[in-house]
Amino acid sequence: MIISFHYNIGNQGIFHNSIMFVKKALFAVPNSKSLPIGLVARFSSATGDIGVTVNDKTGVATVKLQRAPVNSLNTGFLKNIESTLDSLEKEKARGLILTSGLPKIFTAGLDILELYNCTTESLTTFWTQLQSTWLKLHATSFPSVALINGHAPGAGCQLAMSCEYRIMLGPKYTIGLNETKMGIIAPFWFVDTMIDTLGPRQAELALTSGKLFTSSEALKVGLIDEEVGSEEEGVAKAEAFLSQYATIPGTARKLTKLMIREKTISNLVKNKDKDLKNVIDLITSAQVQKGLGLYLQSLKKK
Ligand SMILES: CC/C=C\C/C=C\C/C=C\CC/C=C/CC(=O)SCCNC(=O)CCNC(=O)[C@H](O)C(C)(C)COP(=O)(O)OP(=O)(O)OC[C@H]1O[C@@H](n2cnc3c(N)ncnc32)[C@H](O)[C@@H]1OP(=O)(O)O
Repeated sequence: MIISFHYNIGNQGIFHNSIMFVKKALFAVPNSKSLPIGLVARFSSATGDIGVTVNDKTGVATVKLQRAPVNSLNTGFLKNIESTLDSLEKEKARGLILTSGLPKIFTAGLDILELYNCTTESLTTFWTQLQSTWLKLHATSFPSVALINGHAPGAGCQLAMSCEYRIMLGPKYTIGLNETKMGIIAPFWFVDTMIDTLGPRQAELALTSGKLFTSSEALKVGLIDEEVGSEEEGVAKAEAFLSQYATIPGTARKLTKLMIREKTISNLVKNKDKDLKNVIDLITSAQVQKGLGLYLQSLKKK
């Protein structure tokens, strides 16, 4: 039995409330003992750009990004992702499956409209939110899986790399940090994350060429952990990955993860202002603005 309802992500304690709601509903159903285990609660953000499903049996939350048309990451969307992660932390989620609710696209990366024709002020708000959302995702207490069911260029790849395990739907989609192809440079914390994932040799090759990997290429270099032929298979693999942690004490797991990620996290925490200054200097330059304009045009012309 599946119970669906909408809930406002902005509300405090959504996870607990959703479970309480489900439990109340369960008790209201006659012969509830015969209900299958693994009751599921669903809710979505106030703007509807994020859908969350919580499995009451495993405590695993599936977070679906669904900001049409391409899940591009603008300030509001990043803020909603961060609030969702905060709620899952607060309610002690046991795991996260991050995926897309849109066909063909995991996320198209940063919303280029936030970079093109921006002001220093708007870029500061946007970039500060991006740093903050990424820090939350990279350091979640609960284990995380990216189920990459579509293209994942730029910051889409960065979000996926910040999850602990990556499962990608093959064979049509691509993933990678493609900044150099656009004439821009990946920020140092994107670079750090890619080095952590691929090692320096493969990261250098990938970053300098702005390579977008097919799923089988990504598997070969270790950018993803598994390639699947269907979403159902992907969900089953993600659940299997997360289920291994059911018997591992949470604090030991979390501290180990943070120990391994500490260098990359603290590099950004200590250098947030420097990072922002780099971004403002680069993005507001006339040359980069011209390039971004042409890139946007090329996307629209397709
Ligand atoms: C000294 C200096 C030191 C250090 C440097 C420091 C800092 C560096 C500074 C900044 C770094 C900036 C980092 C950026 C990371 C990024 O994420 S950049 C974005 C990367 N993403 C892309 O390049 C993706 C582009 N999009 C696509 O390739 C395709 O759209 C995609 C494969 C995703 C989907 O294809 P398809 O299904 O065919 O859809 P369309 O192409 O038709 O797109 C539909 C509409 O969506 C619009 N759109 C697509 N992507 C974006 C986007 N990222 N942002 C905004 N809008 C996007 C597209 O234009 C279409 O719009 P339309 O419907 O025509 O109006």
